[in-house]
Amino acid sequence: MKKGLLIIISGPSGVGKGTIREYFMKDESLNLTYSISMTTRAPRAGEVNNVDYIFTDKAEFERQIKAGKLLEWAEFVGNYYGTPLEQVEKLRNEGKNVVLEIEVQGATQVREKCPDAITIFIIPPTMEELEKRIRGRKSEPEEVIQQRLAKAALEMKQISDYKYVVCNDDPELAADVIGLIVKRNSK
Ligand SMILES: Nc1nc2c(ncn2[C@@H]2O[C@H](COP(=O)(O)OP(=O)(O)O)[C@@H](O)[C@H]2O)c(=O)[nH]1
Ligand SMILES: Nc1ncnc2c1ncn2[C@@H]1O[C@H](COP(=O)(O)OP(=O)(O)O)[C@@H](O)[C@H]1O
Repeated sequence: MKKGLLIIISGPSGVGKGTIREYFMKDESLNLTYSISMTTRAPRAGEVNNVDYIFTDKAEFERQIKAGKLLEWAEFVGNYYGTPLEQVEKLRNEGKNVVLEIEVQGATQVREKCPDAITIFIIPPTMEELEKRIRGRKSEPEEVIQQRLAKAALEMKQISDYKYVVCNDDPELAADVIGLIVKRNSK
């Protein structure tokens, strides 16, 4: 069986990665599965353990790093985030195309380990619109919003490291473009 693709989606906090993902994951013809990350961040209202993230504490996360169980990991605005390696390999070996939604430092690590990974960066129509979206989500206090906006400006500078750049103006259109990228790379 052909090994599944590894698809990396990055982009600043609040750009709409989660929103777009809901659309493209529905397209069964793309044969996608989402890799559930591990994080030390507290769950937001409505987030479910083992669905949105594997929520854990700092000590356990550090044990996972030491044991070599993460494909990549990074610290983002005071919390750890990482991709469990075993699950990604298992799914790819079953022929599934695996989607990682990770920030730019993690993407760099994966690119080094898996040079054939398909890398997609999502950008907002404008930075003002990005700020509106982060604020509109109402999931973080002002201090964290400020840190995420500062981080977003830095992350936007990594855009040229990615093979594809998709603007999220209309989320359904952005999801369709990602679907097309997956299809073209599946051949
Ligand atoms: N390196 C890495 N980044 C991750 C992982 N999971 C999520 N992220 C990224 O961490 C950042 C913060 O995620 P989160 O707190 O959920 O905020 P959101 O992206 O604004 O919804 C985002 O850029 C995510 O894409 C992971 O497993 N590894
Ligand atoms: N194309 C879009 N136009 C307007 N608002 C959007 C669009 N895409 C997403 N949003 C909104 O922006 C906010 C952040 O989206 P989210 O998917 O949580 O981003 P991310 O996962 O990148 O942090 C949410 O309130 C979402 O409804």
